Amino acid sequence: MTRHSLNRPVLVVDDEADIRDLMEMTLMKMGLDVDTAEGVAIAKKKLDENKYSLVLTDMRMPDGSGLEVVEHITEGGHDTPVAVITAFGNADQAVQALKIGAFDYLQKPITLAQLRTLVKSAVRVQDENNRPLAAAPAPPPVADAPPPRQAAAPSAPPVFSEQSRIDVFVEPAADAAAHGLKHEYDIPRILGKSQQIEEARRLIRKLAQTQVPVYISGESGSGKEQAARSIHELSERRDKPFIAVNCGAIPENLMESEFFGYKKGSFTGADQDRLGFFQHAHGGTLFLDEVADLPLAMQVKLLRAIQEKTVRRIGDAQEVKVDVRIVSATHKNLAALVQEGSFRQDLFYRLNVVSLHMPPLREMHEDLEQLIVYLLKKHHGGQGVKMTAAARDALLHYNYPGNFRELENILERAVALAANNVIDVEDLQIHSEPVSLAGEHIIAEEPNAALPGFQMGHTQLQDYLDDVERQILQQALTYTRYNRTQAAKVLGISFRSMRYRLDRLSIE
Ligand SMILES: Nc1ncnc2c1ncn2[C@@H]1O[C@H](COP(=O)(O)OP(=O)(O)OP(=O)(O)O)[C@@H](O)[C@H]1O
Repeated sequence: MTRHSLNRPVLVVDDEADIRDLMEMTLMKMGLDVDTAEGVAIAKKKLDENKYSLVLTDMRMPDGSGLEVVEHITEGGHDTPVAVITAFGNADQAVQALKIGAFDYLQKPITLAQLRTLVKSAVRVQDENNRPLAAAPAPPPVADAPPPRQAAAPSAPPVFSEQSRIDVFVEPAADAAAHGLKHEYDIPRILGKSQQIEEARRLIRKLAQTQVPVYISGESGSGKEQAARSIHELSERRDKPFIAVNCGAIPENLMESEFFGYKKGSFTGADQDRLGFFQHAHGGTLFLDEVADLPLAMQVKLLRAIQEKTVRRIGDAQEVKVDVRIVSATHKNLAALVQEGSFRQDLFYRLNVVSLHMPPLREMHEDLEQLIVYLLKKHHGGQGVKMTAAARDALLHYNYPGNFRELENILERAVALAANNVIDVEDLQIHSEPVSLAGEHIIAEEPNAALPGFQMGHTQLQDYLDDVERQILQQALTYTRYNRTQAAKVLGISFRSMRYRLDRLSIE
């Protein structure tokens, strides 16, 4: 049974229904009772009428600021711990809230791990409040408040860092059961038993029960799309469409019509009405893959559609309501792109209400062997493929910059090359340890964010460029439904050049 010393409800104050729902669900799973308020006035009224164990309040709400809620609690003599939720990068607000009596703050986007840590420190604050005065430690001076916690560092120390007695939190039974095999079957797309992948699956299950926008980060080939599909398949929207859009593959001049659709006759070539991605995804999930590649102009339009929950087709005077859950992903560092100015901050917050990280395969080392056996069986089961010890060793020591996708490709290629169905090390065509020209071993560079999968001293330039070109050509062909003339146009090359490139790279 879950034990905690928060025996009264937690009050969540936020004007956004999605966030209230997510927090309520998460806190309830921790065994806490939850009450909600959608603005400052309602929060104050509820605080006057009821007793709460903890208050979590957003800062910016249409009818006032979270600071007013903090003041109401401290000035009203309530001894309820209150924490504020601030916008990313808004350290001033956080410090101000701490000065007037908040015990901690969270930065958007909130991660579940952060929420858990915060509730644990609230238990500590309550314990301190309930101790005789003489025993209470002095509160930390506000000027020493730690820098704002970043979403990627949920384990950052809480404001009250001294070790005091905390009742132990035990995860509810459903979470513990998630480690059992039975629960693995609900997410068949995502294999692996390592702690990181278990954590990803656990979050996927939770997020599937909410409507909040989810942002999935992770390297190329680490399973971001599989995670997005799993969220959809486990959600109430499972019988409605899942529309995956590769934002990087749509030419800029076609973006608006692709996302929002058009009316017949609205421009040359619009010879019939057409629905956009939003309307196709109505009732279901719209997965914006490679969302970092959206041009700024399109980011504005997308933000508007997501906020208003309406779209207007090109050439149409009418706006149409759409009910779409947004899941987005990119292998790029979206927060860095916001800093750089190439991704809008407001859209970033809107997409990144909760983030999910898919671990790279090299961090799932304990799973590798089973995955290799599984993939060989799955794809080539009937052929009785075997592997030499050297090949097995090379596979287990390789670091897979292209993650699962690369592992699948390596195995597929190896099976094709293997003599007598025995895969040997050269059939893998990998170099498990990059070696310098002088023959010394060199340490693999961190994967380059701008050049995913490229490793200095390891990747051959021509192979890398061919791979990029192959992906672009394939995306253009998929996009134009294999019309080579149109695909050439979309890519801004001549038909001859297209044919030459397809031949050179043996693309059918
Ligand atoms: N945990 C996993 N278990 C099994 N297969 C996986 C897992 N993660 C990824 N894959 C497989 O790897 C391939 C790539 O997965 P996916 O397309 O979801 O990756 P991605 O992160 O979206 O890639 P990109 O960034 O290139 O779009 C797919 O064939 C998928 O089935």
